[in-house]
Amino acid sequence: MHFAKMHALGNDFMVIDSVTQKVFLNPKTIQALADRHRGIGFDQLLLIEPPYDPDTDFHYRIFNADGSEVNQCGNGARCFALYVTLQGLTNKNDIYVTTNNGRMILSINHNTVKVNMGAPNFTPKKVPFKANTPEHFYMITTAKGVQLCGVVSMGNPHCVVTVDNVNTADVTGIGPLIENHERFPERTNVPFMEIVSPTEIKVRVWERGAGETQACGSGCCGAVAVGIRQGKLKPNTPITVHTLGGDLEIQWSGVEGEPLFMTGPASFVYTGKINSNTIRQIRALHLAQLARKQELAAQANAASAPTQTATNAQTSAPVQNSTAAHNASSANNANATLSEEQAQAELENDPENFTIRSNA
Ligand SMILES: N[C@@H](CCC[C@H](N)C(=O)O)C(=O)O
Repeated sequence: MHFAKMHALGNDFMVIDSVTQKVFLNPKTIQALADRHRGIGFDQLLLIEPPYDPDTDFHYRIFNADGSEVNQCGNGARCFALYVTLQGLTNKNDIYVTTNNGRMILSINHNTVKVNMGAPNFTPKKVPFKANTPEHFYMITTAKGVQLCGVVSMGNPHCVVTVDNVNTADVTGIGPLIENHERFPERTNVPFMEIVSPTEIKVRVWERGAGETQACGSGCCGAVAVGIRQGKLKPNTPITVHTLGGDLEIQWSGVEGEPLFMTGPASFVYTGKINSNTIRQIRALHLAQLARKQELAAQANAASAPTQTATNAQTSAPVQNSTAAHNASSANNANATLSEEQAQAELENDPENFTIRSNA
């Protein structure tokens, strides 16, 4: 399987063209490939498919590092535009694409891409977010206190928390608590925004399914949309957004229903080829490592809660052990090299595979 490694402000991607080659993927394979120690390592995987709509040039799908499929990715959109241009798949400056979120127009100028991200949507049901009416501010109660935030969909959910200082914000502590909060039935991304001036902000994002990333395009768009709606940022003016990985320029009129525009760079890192045997091995070793981690966590729990040891020993421990044993044995099996055809057939026949549209 041929792929490219790309990034946009350090938010990194594995990009796979399934128009010209057969690809077999499922959530576990994606998680394994995303592993930064045993796999290729990335925040998101972009899968290019033939157009679903005859008026567009391409369709692409987006998967988080945890294997979940999502509908929107701002930095991914810019990398996608650069990829299809550099690979000679299009020579258009305005590229029409669809994702699971609908249509987008990507305008490329050298390594800079302007993306029409569509209209921010503040309707709770569309996010989805549990609230009766759309409000400018919501209070979300977490184990780390009550957070004052704004909630918006940019095609994907964002819960924007305004902080005094992004450098000291507890992104990795509060982020996962809000990501998995019961008011977000499909989980959420959590941008932390520091207002520098009405035209400048700093943003760090805890991403759903990927953890804190160097930058999150849709998260920065969500922050600007919420900042304008809450009266903290200026509408109809380019807003400079500083992320850990660099700067974006984002502009929105502030009028509901009108699109928001994001402009920023995209970078190509390398192209690679990975064969089916290697994918099998990466997957098996990743699963074995996961089981090992679960076992260690169970042991640590048992040690810190002596009164529960007997119950754990009778119930969860045998299950953990059998999972670990199963994964360890698949790790060993994966070390036995198959012919490429056999390895490919094994990947191809995994019942958890997604359906992928391809011309290959
Ligand atoms: N990094 C992306 C967003 C990727 C998807 C997100 N984690 C989600 O689950 O919605 C961006 O640049 O927008």
